Amino acid sequence: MNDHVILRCEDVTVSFDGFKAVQGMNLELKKRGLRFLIGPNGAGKTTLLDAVCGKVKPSGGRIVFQDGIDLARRKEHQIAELGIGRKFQAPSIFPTLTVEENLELAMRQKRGVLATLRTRILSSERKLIRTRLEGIGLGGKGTLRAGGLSHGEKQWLEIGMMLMQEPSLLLLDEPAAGMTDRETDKTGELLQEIAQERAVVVVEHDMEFVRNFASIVTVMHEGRLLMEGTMDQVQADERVAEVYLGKRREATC
Ligand SMILES: Nc1ncnc2c1ncn2[C@@H]1O[C@H](COP(=O)(O)OP(=O)(O)OP(=O)(O)O)[C@@H](O)[C@H]1O
Repeated sequence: MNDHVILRCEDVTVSFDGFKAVQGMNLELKKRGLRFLIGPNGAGKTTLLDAVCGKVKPSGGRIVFQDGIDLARRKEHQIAELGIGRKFQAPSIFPTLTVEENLELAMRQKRGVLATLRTRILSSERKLIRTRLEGIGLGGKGTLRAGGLSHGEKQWLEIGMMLMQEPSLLLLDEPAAGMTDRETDKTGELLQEIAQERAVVVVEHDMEFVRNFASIVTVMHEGRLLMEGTMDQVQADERVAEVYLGKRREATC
């Protein structure tokens, strides 16, 4: 595989009792960068991410990660250990712990049993947590109970927790859903920043969000790749207007 490529889905098919939710999908991701995955409801976006992270098994095709690892042969926890993080729409944080403690826990998962048994946190680890807190816009909120954060802040905390495990590929489902406009913008900026060092894939329905933060957009329709390009190219494409934007317009009329 090309040195700059981290993931390649080759002709991937996922079936549910004979129904092909994803059929012959192709996707290539570079080691760094933010990719938005869009398409009408039922296009197969979530199923594709599920196949990459091992939640569902493809019935056909290959999902090649890094230097030739076929993810279709790996179990979900093994895929996570390889450095693929998946974030679902609802934040899964520990609400009764502080923001810092949440990050600490996430860090220890990475460090293994020995670190988990150690009660004292090293100053280097403390520094890492502080840096991460600043990075996710929660500097100054480290000692607050995570359950008391706003919806947007909880999402950022979860992203921060995933980053503590230093993934090389992050998969996110509608990370800005339910956020205020300001939180949405901050989320876009955060994703752009973290995508400078790793590959990030975002399944998204909010077209304004995509327009503001996407460089390359992949459009799926009926389980297949419809097109790939900049948001301008995607919006100017007649097939996309027909299957996706057209449907949206009808839906909002
Ligand atoms: N576990 C499952 N069993 C059966 N059918 C499923 C399952 N999961 C998804 N599907 C079907 O597969 C198709 C693709 O679903 P998927 O959730 O991947 O689409 P999507 O593009 O993410 O849609 P949305 O934007 O609405 O979330 C849909 O028709 C869905 O009903």
